[in-house]
Amino acid sequence: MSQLLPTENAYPARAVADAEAPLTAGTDRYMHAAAHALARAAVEELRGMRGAVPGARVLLLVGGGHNGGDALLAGALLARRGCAVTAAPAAEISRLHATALADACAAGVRLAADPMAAARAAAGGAAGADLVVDGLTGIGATGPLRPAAAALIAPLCAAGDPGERPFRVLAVDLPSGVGVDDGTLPGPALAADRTVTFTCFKAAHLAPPAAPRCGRVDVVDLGLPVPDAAVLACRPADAELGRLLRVPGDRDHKYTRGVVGLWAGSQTYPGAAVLAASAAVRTGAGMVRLAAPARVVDLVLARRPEVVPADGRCQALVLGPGTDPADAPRAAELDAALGRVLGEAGEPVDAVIDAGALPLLAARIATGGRCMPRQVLTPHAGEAAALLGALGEQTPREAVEAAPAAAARRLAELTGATVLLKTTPTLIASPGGTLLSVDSGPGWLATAGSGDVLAGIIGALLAARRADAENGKAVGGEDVQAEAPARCAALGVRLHAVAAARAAGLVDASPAVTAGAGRLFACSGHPLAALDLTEAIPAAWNHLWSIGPHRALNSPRAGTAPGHACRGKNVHP
Ligand SMILES: NC(=O)C1=CN([C@@H]2O[C@H](COP(=O)(O)OP(=O)(O)OC[C@H]3O[C@@H](n4cnc5c(N)ncnc54)[C@H](O)[C@@H]3O)[C@@H](O)[C@H]2O)[C@@H](O)CC1
Ligand SMILES: [K+]
Repeated sequence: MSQLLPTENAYPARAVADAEAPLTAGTDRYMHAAAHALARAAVEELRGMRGAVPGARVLLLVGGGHNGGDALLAGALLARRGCAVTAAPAAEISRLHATALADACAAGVRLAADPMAAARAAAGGAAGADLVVDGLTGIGATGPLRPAAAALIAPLCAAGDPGERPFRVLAVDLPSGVGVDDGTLPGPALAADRTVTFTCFKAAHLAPPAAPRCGRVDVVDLGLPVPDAAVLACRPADAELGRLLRVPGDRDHKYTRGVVGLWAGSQTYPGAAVLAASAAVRTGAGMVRLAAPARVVDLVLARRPEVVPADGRCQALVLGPGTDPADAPRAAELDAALGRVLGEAGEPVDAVIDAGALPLLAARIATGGRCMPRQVLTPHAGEAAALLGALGEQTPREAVEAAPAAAARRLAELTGATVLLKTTPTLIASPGGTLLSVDSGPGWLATAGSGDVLAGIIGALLAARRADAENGKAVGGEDVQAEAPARCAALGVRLHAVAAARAAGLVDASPAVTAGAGRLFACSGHPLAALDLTEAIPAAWNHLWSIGPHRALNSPRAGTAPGHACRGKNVHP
């Protein structure tokens, strides 16, 4: 029987096909199981959008492989439930999966004589489709969609993005036309509201720009083996990331919880330091130190009196939020701090290297400096392009946006650092490590200052990790430790994302609210300010900490977020 799998790893399409071939050869059993899972998802979507399933209009986009076979068999199941199902083939009828086609026709699926007309009609308003099932290509695809398939999706793409168009799209395995193993978009692809995939993720589900075009992704177990192959990307589960959070015990003090040294803010961007400092405090740092111009220090202290504006022992530094490259004396100080981070005069230091510190880092790498994985770079696509260019690999911003997984991996190789590339979802690459894909939260996060908050969060997590290592509390062997900064960065992204969902009012809202005439609309949330995010971090902390069931066993105070005043209650940093 089919079930949802817990696997979070993406494997290469070839490896998936090779692993399943011995079982799928000569039988349609697994295609039928796939079709059942698809039909279940289709029914949920139809119920969600129109209430009833009988009478719904469904268009199947059908390619010549097994992906098309899945779509035809799912269409047969929907036709038997009273849907009006039309199949629009992108290949000669003789090349469609024969038994699936026979089953579909027997169930009452209508084969469109003019597939283009069927696609245009489906896209067009009142008499259009309620649901489109995209079964053009799956893991057997190579290159951009061929002309016949591309032409079929053109009118449907023109109807708008998910949420804007009058129909929903259910992708079989993945949206046809995406780069299966790298998440690129070599040509047009029809963005899905939901994707039902089989056995495991493929890279396209995790890497942008394809990943956000998959919509909700269900990974369904058909009883086929997960490949024994190198992992292309991984989406760490929140419960797993939450294990990295630690509740302070009776013997903890500020240095065992981690001290963050913040180099942030300038006359031009003073508020960045307030945001990063507030975020580090709220994430549970034992202490936050600040090195900044006097005006910035005053602003921060007015908001966060616990911040210490003096140099001293730190377990992690955050360099660059809101610093001003035009302020030469300050840039020179920041550069000296960067030298300290890279280990020029002693042990290298854990650090977040953000915004204004990134160009300084490029100059240091170009002259022989090298980072370690314990240093986390946090570029957006433009900063990543500039970094790559400064390191001798001219890469326009558009090229980074078109292939961000490759850009993140390359930057990690060139710098030696962990690289957090701000995409949707966020990608985190570390030298020799698995590429992580992390849900980066609602679009409301696209607001000034949210990156400063993220830098502060990750700085506090790195400092806590270093403090734990100093105190012999690091979990796992060398291999785990090598990828630990990447996991810290991933946890930081999730804290940021969950805090954003709360600050935007998305958490306690049901996924959909009823509005007029029985039609359902998604809950949209509302605007947030970056400072709201910092206030929502404790609740996000508590959420991520408490979803791991192991907590009840491991924690000195089960059910309690970091705090000290109020034992036995849920208290937050
Ligand atoms: N083999 C099986 O029993 C199972 C297969 N499964 C399904 O089968 C799919 C893989 O099936 P296949 O290996 O037949 O491959 P696909 O169906 O993914 O693709 C192959 C077909 O697409 C055409 N094609 C390739 N590249 C194209 C392009 N760029 N533009 C347009 N057409 C293109 C090929 O000519 C061929 O007709 C999976 O994605 C999954 O949906 C599932 O049903 C599970 C069981
Ligand atoms: K597909």
